Amino acid sequence: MSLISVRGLAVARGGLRVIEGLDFELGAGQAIVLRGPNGAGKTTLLRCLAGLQPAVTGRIECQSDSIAYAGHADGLKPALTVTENLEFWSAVFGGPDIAPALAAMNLTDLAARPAHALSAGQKRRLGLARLMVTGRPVWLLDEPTVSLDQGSVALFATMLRDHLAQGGAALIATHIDLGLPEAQVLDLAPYRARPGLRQDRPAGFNEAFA
Ligand SMILES: Nc1ncnc2c1ncn2[C@@H]1O[C@H](COP(=O)(O)OP(=O)(O)OP(=O)(O)O)[C@@H](O)[C@H]1O
Repeated sequence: MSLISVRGLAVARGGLRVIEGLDFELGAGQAIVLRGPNGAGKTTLLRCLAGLQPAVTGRIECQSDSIAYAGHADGLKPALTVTENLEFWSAVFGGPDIAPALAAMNLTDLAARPAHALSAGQKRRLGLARLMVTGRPVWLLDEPTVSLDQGSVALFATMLRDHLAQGGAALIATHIDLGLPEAQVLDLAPYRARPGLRQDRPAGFNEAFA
């Protein structure tokens, strides 16, 4: 079953097309790793799929409320503790138990610590644990392992594998090897926009959503 279907997609940033002619499907139980050098458009593509900016052209089909997006920012409330952050998101997403998320990213011992007092890697672990309490099947992940040590990358890979085993899916922009041999690779190089193409939307349109 396809959870996201993308056809003829073009996306732009700062008024310039970065990717065009992109087609792919992401199915239940599937992970796709986005590859491409700096500036290839991985973040721009994820932002577009997450609904943070419009496509220039093309079709994106997915179920409503099926996507959870984890971008470069951890999206934490600094004054709230680890537990309170997850409870906040749990309340937003219908109240799932936060204990599995705490355990998955090894946060149980840090449960009472305010988010502002966490290290960068601990903040990132909390940001990723948040995905579990969304209950959403499609995870769009932009450089999810930044600041994580090797052990935490392995924890994250296990969390991801469990998500896939439960029928979830993930599209992941990363420059590192996540240790997920089952993940497919989508290289964005062939979809790099040719320079000088006319924009279908005014330049800068998308930056209202930055
Ligand atoms: N806020 C912005 N305003 C204008 N242009 C931007 C903005 N952010 C990124 N860009 C440009 O858009 C293009 C695509 O950037 P994007 O961040 O999507 O690439 P990326 O593949 O995620 O790169 P990286 O691997 O460095 O994270 C780049 O040429 C970049 O310079």
